[in-house]
Amino acid sequence: MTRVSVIGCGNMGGAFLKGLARSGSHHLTAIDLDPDALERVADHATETTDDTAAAKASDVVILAVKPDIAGAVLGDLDLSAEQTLVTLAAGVPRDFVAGQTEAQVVRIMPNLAAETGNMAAAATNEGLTDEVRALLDEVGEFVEIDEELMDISTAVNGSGPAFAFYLIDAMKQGGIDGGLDPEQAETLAAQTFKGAAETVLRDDRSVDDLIDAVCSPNGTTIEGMDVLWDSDADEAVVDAVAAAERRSKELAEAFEDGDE
Ligand SMILES: NC(=O)C1=CN([C@@H]2O[C@H](COP(=O)(O)OP(=O)(O)OC[C@H]3O[C@@H](n4cnc5c(N)ncnc54)[C@H](OP(=O)(O)O)[C@@H]3O)[C@@H](O)[C@H]2O)C=CC1
Ligand SMILES: O=C(O)[C@@H]1CCC=N1
Repeated sequence: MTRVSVIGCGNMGGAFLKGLARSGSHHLTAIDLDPDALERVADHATETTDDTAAAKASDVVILAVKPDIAGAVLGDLDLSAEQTLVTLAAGVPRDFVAGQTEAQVVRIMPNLAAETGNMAAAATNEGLTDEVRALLDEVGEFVEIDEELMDISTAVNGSGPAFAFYLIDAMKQGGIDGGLDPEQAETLAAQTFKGAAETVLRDDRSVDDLIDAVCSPNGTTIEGMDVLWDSDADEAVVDAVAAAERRSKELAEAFEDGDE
């Protein structure tokens, strides 16, 4: 059993709590100033409180507040060297956090799929403990990276779910336009993305080979692929990733300038 506190139980903190609660094997303390946020995670936590000091009793503290208030919350935290602080705020440098606490600090970039055990995350080599590795393993997959790659990870796997939701919605709309009921179109589109992702993760073939496997000779898929290959759809996705990466770097610059 690991004693885990989550400070900030909104979208990301809540997803972590729900994911970690699935095993039923941890002591989970949900900390938030907003009673409604605590209410939303109450069924997934061992205890809920608005008292940040409760984090003192945990092995691992997950700081899941917005980047612009991370500094203020850290100022009120009095953690010890035996504890590990996991920071997941976009653009907030690990050193900035480590400079304000006695705890060991690891920076990660998770995503909302922690809730269902399907998170894709990156964690800095620095500060990563086996205890935190085990927690990340429980809620999905993670890679260990140098911190300089955190901005691109933020774009690919942190912001990535939003980009994937957008693409699923476009596929769903195509189904609706063809006459499918919206609910059925959503099921078919979302399950198709889920299945395709699973195939990419488990199959040794390249993405090009997998596309080939779907394209029957003189069949339907190649007609659709020709439309995609002739479009700028791939460039738009690459541009979206680059824009999110750029914003992550901008957020980090504010900390380097000492603005936060
Ligand atoms: N959303 C996502 O998909 C991802 C987010 N992140 C990172 O996670 C962090 C949180 O983002 P997100 O979950 O979207 O934000 P949310 O606004 O959904 O959640 C933040 C929560 O923290 C609460 N809070 C504010 N001040 C305090 C405080 N002093 N003590 C305790 N709780 C407080 C907020 O309450 P109130 O609303 O009343 O202010 C809110 O409930 C960010 O740093 C973001 O970069 C990382 C990866 C993915
Ligand atoms: O949009 C954001 O800033 C956060 C970080 C990654 C996902 N959500």
